[in-house]
Amino acid sequence: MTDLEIENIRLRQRIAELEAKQNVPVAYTTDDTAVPFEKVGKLTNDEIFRFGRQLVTPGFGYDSQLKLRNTTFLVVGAGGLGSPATLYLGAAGVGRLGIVDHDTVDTNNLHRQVIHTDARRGVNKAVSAAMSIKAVYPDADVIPYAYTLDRSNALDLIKQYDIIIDATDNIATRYLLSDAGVLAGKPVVSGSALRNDGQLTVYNYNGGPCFRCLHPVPPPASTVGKCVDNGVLGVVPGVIGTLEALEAIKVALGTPCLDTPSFVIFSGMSNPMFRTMKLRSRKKDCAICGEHPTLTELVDYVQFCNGAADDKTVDEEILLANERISVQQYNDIVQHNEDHLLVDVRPKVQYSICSLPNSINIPIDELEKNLGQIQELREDKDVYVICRLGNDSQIAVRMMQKAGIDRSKDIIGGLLNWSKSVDDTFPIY
Ligand SMILES: Nc1ncnc2c1ncn2[C@@H]1O[C@H](COP(=O)(O)OP(=O)(O)OP(=O)(O)O)[C@@H](O)[C@H]1O
Ligand SMILES: [Zn+2]
Repeated sequence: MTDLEIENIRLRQRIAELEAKQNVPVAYTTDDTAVPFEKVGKLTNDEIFRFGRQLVTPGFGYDSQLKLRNTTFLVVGAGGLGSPATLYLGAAGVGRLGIVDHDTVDTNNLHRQVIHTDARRGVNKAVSAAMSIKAVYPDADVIPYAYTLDRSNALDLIKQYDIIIDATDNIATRYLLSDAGVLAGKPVVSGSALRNDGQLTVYNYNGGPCFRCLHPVPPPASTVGKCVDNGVLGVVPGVIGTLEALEAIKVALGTPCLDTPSFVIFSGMSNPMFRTMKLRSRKKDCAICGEHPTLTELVDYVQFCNGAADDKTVDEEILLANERISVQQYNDIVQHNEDHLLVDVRPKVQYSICSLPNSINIPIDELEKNLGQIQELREDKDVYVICRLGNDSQIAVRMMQKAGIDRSKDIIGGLLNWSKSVDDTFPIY
């Protein structure tokens, strides 16, 4: 390729970016109400041409495309799952597509949240997703809602859409969407993805269960996996989010498939990769969708699930102040060459990314059986414990203290704090 050709491509990309910026969809707040959606009686010639390859698919045809054109979809979450789900639905010619997300695009989202771009870091994700859809299909009716969906606003919004797609990452929002789906009489297509694995189902549809039927009480917050701790291979939410779009389209068309009801389990590194399990039907004594519901309105889901409606890990204080030291204090200990043992309790896979000099790695899950080794190694030295964010290190110190390993302390805020406050060359992941 010549320099001139490369320059031409660059210019075309720049023009596309500038055009997209000009056409930025307006973010809706909780105070805004969209104009009511209006159904149409027939497809335009432009629509017939644009969706032609879809239209001629056996079993699909004109009537199905028209049905899609007359159906509205609400995708909650424009992250890993929401990226393909919103893009495919928007490009497929659905009637109206609402996208809810309060968060902004960040660099470490982009390996999987492929609807966003590097240039849109800092832009609200619902707005960024709408921009990408508009770039693909300028006539798409897309509405970005740039706020957190919660008990105060969920029902009002859900009532305006036919099909709800849960593309979020936290259990509180999962209960919220399922409950709101039951109260508003809407099916909820639900997906999740973590590490190399994912799951997909449709709740509150064709006599099938709601999320509460299967999980009457939430699992302990500590057992719910989070991307930030467990990681996620980019293509895995890509697979599940794409299937969510497919299921949502099938629900819109009334095409039977996952309506038995069933549950798809995807294991990206196994053979076979997909398994389908039959799901129980609606539970007669379910608190919200049962025969005598005890729940008739939305509740406080964050409190119910004992955790925030996002998947960020926060530094919770478990230890007393005198059982912890700051990263600066630990830095002084290192600078003064004070004899000590530094135990890093992160999983091995994280330790291999980066670690502090002279630390030993004993993952928190293996700590119990290695307490004797720590006792031997420390001789009579002070013991300091570090992890990524400062939560596991506190739990580890408690375990050590119970096992008689005295003078053990946690380093507050872990390696994230170390990078922010002591050594900015230390990588953050
Ligand atoms: N109640 C909610 N209302 C609106 N958006 C939500 C709600 N709960 C979750 N989300 C959004 O759902 C998306 C889920 O995306 P994803 O699972 O890829 O995780 P993430 O939070 O973007 O990534 P990371 O955990 O790496 O920071 C996020 O953009 C998040 O802001
Ligand atoms: Zn139920």
